[in-house]
Amino acid sequence: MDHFTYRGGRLHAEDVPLEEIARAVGTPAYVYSTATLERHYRVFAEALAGLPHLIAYALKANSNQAVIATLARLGAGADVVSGGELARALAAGVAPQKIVFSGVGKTAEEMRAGLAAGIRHFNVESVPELEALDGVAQAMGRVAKICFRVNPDVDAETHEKIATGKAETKFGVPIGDAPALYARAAAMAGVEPVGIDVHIGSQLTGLHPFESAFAKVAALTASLRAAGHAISRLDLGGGLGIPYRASNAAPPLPFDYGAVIRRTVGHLGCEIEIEPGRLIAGNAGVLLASVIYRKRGADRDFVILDAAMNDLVRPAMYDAWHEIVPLQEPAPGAAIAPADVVGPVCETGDIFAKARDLPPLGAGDRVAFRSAGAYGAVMASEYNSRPLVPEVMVSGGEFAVIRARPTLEEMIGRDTLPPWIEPARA
Ligand SMILES: Cc1ncc(COP(=O)(O)O)c(C=O)c1O
Ligand SMILES: N[C@@H](CCCC[NH3+])C(=O)O
Repeated sequence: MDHFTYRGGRLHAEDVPLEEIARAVGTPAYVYSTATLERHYRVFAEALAGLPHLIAYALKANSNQAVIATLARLGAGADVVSGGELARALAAGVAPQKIVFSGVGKTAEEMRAGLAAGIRHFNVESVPELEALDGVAQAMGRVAKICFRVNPDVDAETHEKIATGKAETKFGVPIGDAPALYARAAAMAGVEPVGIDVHIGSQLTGLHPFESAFAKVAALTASLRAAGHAISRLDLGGGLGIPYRASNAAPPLPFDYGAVIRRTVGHLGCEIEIEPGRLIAGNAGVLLASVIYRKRGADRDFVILDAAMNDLVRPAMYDAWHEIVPLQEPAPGAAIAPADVVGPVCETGDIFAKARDLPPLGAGDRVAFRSAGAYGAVMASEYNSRPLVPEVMVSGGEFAVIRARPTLEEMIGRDTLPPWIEPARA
């Protein structure tokens, strides 16, 4: 459920007509709903109610300070994968003891930053990383709490570019190696194994891969405890999918996901941590765009937008589907015809939708891409020297710009000429 609905023929974010925002900040622009963000956080909290748990929001999905701060106020922790995300989480007011640090390539500097902040634990993904963390922690006179991220060799049944739980991916340590790794870590002075971490992929639309992975984690918990390790935390990662396409079957709900957690690992007396990103932020955001031209093609029309793959890369990168809806509700019975929706970037792949059935859209009309709150703005670039898209947050009847569009001067001004180049004077 989200808070983007038609009222009086106009698409609103909560109580604000999106047309009003488009006029105020221009397009393209991302718009987020506070109510949807809050609702999604609460739905997870309800799904895990009664179990000791932490919802560590995966910042990678949307790391705008206003988004993180909205969730932090509700008690969310954070799953971070870089020193940058760590700094963002801390700056937004996430308590350090609610921050977990994931990722296959943490640098010594990032480890130091995490230890200095006093984060909850590191999810360790390899022996070289274990050794590096042990060394860094000892040099600082600290002990780093760790979970090993185990790779359970489970097929998440999602897009291959976002599946992480199969043995051939770069993620985690093979689950079979875990007993030896925990023994090794237990003998180190700079690290203390406290739990197990698993994350098998993103945009999962079925529960059984979670069930298989969590069952393996439960079995591993038992065997590690039998070997004398105090396993008190289970970090089950993120990955629950969202309904991108209205016509597809809806993915499972957090409540049912919570039931899988209870069934598989709920009896172990561990603190349960989850790292949802997409389900919290995805349907809490839209990308607004305007039609620049409508152009006749050989087979069908092209609707050329002012948004492009640099602003929302998911369709180009994963062939992802985003619903594209006009800000002005089409009249009942409006002619629907297929068109290709594209951006202005000089790449054939700069295409948002092929042969999409759409109401008539001409120059100046505005549209919204639904479900663009996660992996949207965070994956944007300035390719073709297109300034990063502004971001706006709505709460009730108010809206605020939470990241302004840089001016062209600001964009160009970030580069500097080396001393051996005299600026050419035209
Ligand atoms: C370690 C880790 N945790 C959490 C997430 C968040 O996943 P999602 O946005 O699918 O919930 C990801 C991304 O897949 C991840 O790699
Ligand atoms: N960026 C991906 C998700 C990656 C998940 C990160 N571990 C997407 O848009 O679907």
